[in-house]
Amino acid sequence: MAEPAKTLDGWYCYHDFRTINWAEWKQLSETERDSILNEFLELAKQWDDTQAKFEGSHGLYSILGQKADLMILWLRPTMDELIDLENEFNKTRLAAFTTPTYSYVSVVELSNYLPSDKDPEQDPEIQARLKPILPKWKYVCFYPMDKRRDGDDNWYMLSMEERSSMMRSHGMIGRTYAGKVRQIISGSVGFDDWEWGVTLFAHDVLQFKKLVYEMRFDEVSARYGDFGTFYVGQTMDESDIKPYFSIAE
Ligand code: VOV
Repeated sequence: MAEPAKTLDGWYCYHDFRTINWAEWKQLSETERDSILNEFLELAKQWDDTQAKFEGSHGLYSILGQKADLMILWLRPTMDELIDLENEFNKTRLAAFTTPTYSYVSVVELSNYLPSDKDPEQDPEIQARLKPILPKWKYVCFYPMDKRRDGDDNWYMLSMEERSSMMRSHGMIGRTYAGKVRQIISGSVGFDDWEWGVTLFAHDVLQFKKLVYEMRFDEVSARYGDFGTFYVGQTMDESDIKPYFSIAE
């Protein structure tokens, strides 16, 4: 049997995708809409407090295309907190004007493919990668992926050495995007339908296409990568919420 990689697991992640029922939302008076948004912003303030204490992180994103209008991404030290957050959000009046379209459950993951002599518990850089405060970079991209298990192209039958060598090449391509694309890789074996969630952040949206395209030619993606649905959108601040939901009378 090939040796499994050892993983370091950080904060649990919940990606929640919704469309907005604009027709129903438009039926409300401006006062009702304002009151519903204030209730939501009160809840978001609690999430801000959690983030200020480094006990989690969250982001709100406006997604382009018909697959979703909004993505809420929550990160917490336990899955239990994510269950509570989902439940709490579903009980808001705003949630009643949304339809869930997709979701993803995972946990931030680092693996031991690249050698390191650091103690992960003590190293601030490793800790910051396992418990990331989501960057306020302008664009977000999310997709789930698998490593292929198909005949001769079976990632899980390769030796640790073969996999490490491919991951080194993967890391080298990734590093050329430093400052342009930030990645959060979250493992989801046993949690969701794919093996990893890939969440990317960029200042320039075109860098997602350039990075993902370049990686397609790298063996670990070319031969062993299988990909799910792609979502792309813009990072929202809480101050963007009211303009986003406002209806011209
Ligand atoms: C934005 C840049 C970037 C950089 C620097 C980077 C580097 C690295 C390193 C050094 C490592 C290994 C050690 C670790 O840290 O775990 C990884 C690990 C991983 N990656 Fe990566 N990756 C990037 C980006 C990046 C992208 C864009 C993708 C999607 C692939 C594509 O074709 O669309 C990806 C996937 C992954 C996955 C699924 C894993 C886990 C694989 C496993 O089998 O365990 N990744 N990745």
